[in-house]
Amino acid sequence: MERVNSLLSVRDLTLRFGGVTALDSVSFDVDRGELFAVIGPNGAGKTSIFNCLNGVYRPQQGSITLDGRSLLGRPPAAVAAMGVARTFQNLGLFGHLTLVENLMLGRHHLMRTGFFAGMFWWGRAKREEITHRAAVEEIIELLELEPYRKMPAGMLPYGVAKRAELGRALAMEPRLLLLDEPVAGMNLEETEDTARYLLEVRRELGLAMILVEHDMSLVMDLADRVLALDFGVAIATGKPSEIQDDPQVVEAYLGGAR
Ligand SMILES: Nc1ncnc2c1ncn2[C@@H]1O[C@H](COP(=O)(O)OP(=O)(O)OP(=O)(O)O)[C@@H](O)[C@H]1O
Repeated sequence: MERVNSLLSVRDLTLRFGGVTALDSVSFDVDRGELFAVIGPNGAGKTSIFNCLNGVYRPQQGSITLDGRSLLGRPPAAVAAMGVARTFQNLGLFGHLTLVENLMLGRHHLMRTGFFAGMFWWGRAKREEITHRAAVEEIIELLELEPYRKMPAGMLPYGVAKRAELGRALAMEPRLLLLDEPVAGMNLEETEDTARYLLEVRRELGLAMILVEHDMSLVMDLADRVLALDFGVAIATGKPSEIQDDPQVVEAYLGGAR
């Protein structure tokens, strides 16, 4: 059934690698401002969904639309320019650049004046730079990254670097943010901090987010709705409380543990 407030619509998505069906006719919607989680045991197809959404993989069948416009067949840079940003399990920051510079790079596709044009249109480039700096500073404030502004990203403590990575994705001003295991490798305190920042981002920016995460308590705390996958098949979609007690979901996880 079509959802009234749907931003992303995925229908019958099927992705195969040789004999392996990584995604088997998966359908779901993500609403505007919604925090949507994708869960499932190892190899269930979570990363494959992200890779289809951002143009890295080309599914054999199905459709993906963002606000009615198809994302299929577009290269990752074009999908990003349409407003889909992604954070990575392994950090995607440039280690030798400062945090501010990394965030400025996140805005690159929004900049109209290139380097050489900037030499001739100095005034315009300067004004543009000021606008972009202001946007980056707002993100730094939102994520409480002020103390680290000038630090090379490679020197940031792990939890802070993950937050900076979130900041880089936000700097793109996305309409949909894909979060790939945002608390992987974090201790309890860092995990709780991340949850707080994600809720803050949603509250302040009203951004739609898809979260792929193994930490089930985080998913249950944060997500509005959850999609559970098993062997590439969508076995359940619903509120966290509904998913938690779903017999197929319980079996998928216990089956994996056995
Ligand atoms: N590039 C690829 N080539 C071949 N098979 C792949 C490729 N990417 C994924 N697969 C297969 O597709 C299936 C789904 O993998 P995927 O990485 O999407 O699962 P996942 O749920 O993200 O797993 P994990 O939780 O371990 O990260 C697996 O069987 C995997 O081996």
